[in-house]
Amino acid sequence: MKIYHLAAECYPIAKVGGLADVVGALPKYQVKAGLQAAVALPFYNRKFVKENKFDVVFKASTMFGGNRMEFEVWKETTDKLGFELYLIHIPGLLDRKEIYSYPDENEQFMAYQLAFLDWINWSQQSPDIIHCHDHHAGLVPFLLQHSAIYSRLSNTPTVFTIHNGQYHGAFSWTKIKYLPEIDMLHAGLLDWAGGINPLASAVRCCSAYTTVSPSYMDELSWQSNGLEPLFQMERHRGVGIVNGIDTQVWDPATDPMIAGNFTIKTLVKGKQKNKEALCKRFELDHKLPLISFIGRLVDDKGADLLAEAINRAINEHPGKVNFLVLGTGDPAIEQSLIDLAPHQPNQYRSFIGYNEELSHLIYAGSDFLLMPSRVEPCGLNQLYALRYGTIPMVHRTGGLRDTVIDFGDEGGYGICFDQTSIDDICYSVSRAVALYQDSGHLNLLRTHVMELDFSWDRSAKQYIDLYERLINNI
Ligand SMILES: Nc1ncnc2c1ncn2[C@@H]1O[C@H](COP(=O)(O)OP(=O)(O)O[C@H]2O[C@H](CO)[C@@H](O)[C@H](O)[C@H]2O)[C@@H](O)[C@H]1O
Repeated sequence: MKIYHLAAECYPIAKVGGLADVVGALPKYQVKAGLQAAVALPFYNRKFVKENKFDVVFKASTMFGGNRMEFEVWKETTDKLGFELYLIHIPGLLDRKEIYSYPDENEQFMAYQLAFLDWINWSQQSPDIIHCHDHHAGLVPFLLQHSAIYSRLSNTPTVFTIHNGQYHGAFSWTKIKYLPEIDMLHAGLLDWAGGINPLASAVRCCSAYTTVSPSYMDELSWQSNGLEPLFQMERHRGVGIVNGIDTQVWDPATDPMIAGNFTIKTLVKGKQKNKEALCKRFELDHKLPLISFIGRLVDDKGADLLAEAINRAINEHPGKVNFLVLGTGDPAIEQSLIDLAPHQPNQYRSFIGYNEELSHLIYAGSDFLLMPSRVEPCGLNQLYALRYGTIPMVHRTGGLRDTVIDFGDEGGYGICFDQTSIDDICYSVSRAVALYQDSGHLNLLRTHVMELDFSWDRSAKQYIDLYERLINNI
């Protein structure tokens, strides 16, 4: 079975957040399961591309907005990723460093999708499934069905996975000129609220859509940035599949980015070693419980509450708990976290920026990982935390609800709360501080969480079952 995954991010080539982790891992596990899974990514002028070898496997030009657009498809030659990687290189549009935030972002992702489809079409390939991730690849299902130039491929089943339903990639109808000729009778399938909405179009036109957890599938019907009626209508066609994690990249026993490797058997000593290294780096007292936050500093992650909640929690527990924040995002939130430092000079540190290596050390060296997200389609941080024996403290929402059970409940192992509020965060901090005093209980929970299996094996199988149902039309 031949699958193409289309997405804006893929680890380790280009990562901003969790989308990259999924697109860099799922195909690897699909290949392990016997599928021919490949990723076709926009070209980014980044470290991975500079340091690895590529062959140009296809070269052509196509019309784009009234001009001729040259493009190339580059294939990575060493197969070191565990799946085939193709990059869509378009001089002037897809040859830059950053992944997002250019003013012509809509044109960039439209060009990416068109060049991909032209390549597949003109090179006479017939993939069994085209799997599109998020709105950056959301026009593909529509184009396959309603643009005559792709009629050869119109029966190809498409899967659309929603990693974040808050972002739709919508743009004005004036940009229709960038798309090839389409069947205008069906143009309404592109529209939502008077604009072209790639996310809405994908949900309507794909063969099946998925979310990255079952709870998030339900939540989209009442919380999807204006698409609620669409999700209520299309709910029966959706499937929620919880993300897995790449247990090769995220393995405390072999991880080269942490201060000391450890297994379940050596977890007490191993975590201590990482905690000491982490606390030394940030000049924090390693004897106190360490609660960390890692993530994009945006309201959806509850990051706007962090500074105030941390300030209050430290005032409630003077000399009893430390906090560490790693993140980048909204400048106002970044500033609030920088401004907190002089008020809490002993028990709080932050690192404003993106640092993959540091994130691994934080998962390994922290006692608790705080995730007060308002919206969390799946969440990977809590799964990485569990793998490294760190207790997650999570708001019961989306995938956090599906993957973390409160330690007060049967079989539980995390700290859960019901609202993204300062009160709930501070109450959870009090529970964490109390749990830390009971080292016997804490170590039992740490052992339990390290035994949990959130690897991709199970979830990759669910995707394969879905592909098979679509291919066999059942
Ligand atoms: N400053 C920083 N430095 C280093 N590493 C950092 C970092 N900020 C974030 N990261 C890393 O980025 C990833 C974040 O993944 P998440 O799944 O939590 O969130 P994201 O919202 O990006 O993804 C969306 O897609 C994923 C995948 O489907 C869903 O799990 C999620 O709920 C959804 O919002 C983790 O690997 C984390 O360690």
